[in-house]
Amino acid sequence: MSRVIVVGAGVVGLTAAVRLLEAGHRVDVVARDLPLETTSVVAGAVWYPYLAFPRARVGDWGRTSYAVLDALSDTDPDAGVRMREGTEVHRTRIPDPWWADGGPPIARETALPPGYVDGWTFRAPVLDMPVHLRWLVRRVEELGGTLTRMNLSALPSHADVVVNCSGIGSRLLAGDRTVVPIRGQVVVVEQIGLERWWLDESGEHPTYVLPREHEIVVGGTAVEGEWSRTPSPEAARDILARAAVLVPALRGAKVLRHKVGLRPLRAAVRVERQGDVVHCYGHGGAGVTLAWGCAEEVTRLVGTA
Ligand SMILES: Cc1cc2nc3c(=O)[nH]c(=O)nc-3n(C[C@H](O)[C@H](O)[C@H](O)COP(=O)(O)OP(=O)(O)OC[C@H]3O[C@@H](n4cnc5c(N)ncnc54)[C@H](O)[C@@H]3O)c2cc1C
Repeated sequence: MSRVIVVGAGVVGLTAAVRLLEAGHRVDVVARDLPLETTSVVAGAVWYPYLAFPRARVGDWGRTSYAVLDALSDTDPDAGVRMREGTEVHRTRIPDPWWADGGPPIARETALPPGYVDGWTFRAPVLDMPVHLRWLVRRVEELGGTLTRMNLSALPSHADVVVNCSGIGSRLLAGDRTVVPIRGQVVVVEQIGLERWWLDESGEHPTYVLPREHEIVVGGTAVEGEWSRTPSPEAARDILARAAVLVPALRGAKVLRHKVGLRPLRAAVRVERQGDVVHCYGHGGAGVTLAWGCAEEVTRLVGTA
């Protein structure tokens, strides 16, 4: 078994750490931002393969993650995962989504909000990310791993294998300028008795309403190349107006907070071994959707040490 250093404490790094520990490796996680300071904590977060490529691998990783999250929702109430039915809506008629083949069963929806003519309903894991990330940290520690804050200027060299899960930080740590930020803003509002999720990803910006137990995440925006993590009041107003078309009852819901994250987009998610480094970054808008599938692939790649 190897001594592994995982760089990055977002959903991708922590999930990889859990699987590596379960496989018997010694694992230390190091990260500049601790889990509740990462992009991952900003995610809505619904299982949905949005802005991640290529489709064949994303489809495989997504199916694996769906199965793990579905099981977790049954077996571990502390994991912050709940299976919820919801609807993706469209303003034009369109064929089944590419991920439907082998993915969760979808049903065409006829009860649509005004302005929409097509849509499909399916069950998906919805995660409360602060809860889920805290649960992942507990799993890492229970399994004997560690988590330490460390701001690196290069990947470490004192381990058998280094697993690079640094998201947008891979521009520096992997010298990879092809990973770019897609800025996303959300508004978190009070829970108003909503059980179903809604998603419209067909516009210039995605619009989504994702219920958690005690609050609702309302999104969103997608702006390529924008680095600012400061929430914009105009964007927040626009998000709430778009979301109220999907769920009119959101009008007047109390706003609890505003959040911004930088999705790490790459032409292809990089899960690849290069010498003693296994890279796992570039998950775009689907890191939560892909984390368990990628963690299993990372574990296979480390296992070949
Ligand atoms: C608004 C918004 C909504 C989203 N909604 C969803 C959704 O519904 N479903 C979904 O699947 N995905 C969603 N996403 C996408 C998802 O959040 C990302 O794909 C995911 O968080 C990427 O995870 P990560 O662990 O790779 O990166 P991050 O969470 O960014 O973690 C990277 C880690 O690397 C560390 N690091 C970076 N550089 C260094 C360095 N130099 N030294 C040490 N450590 C370093 C960081 O400190 C951090 O700990 C959303 C994203 C946003 C912004």
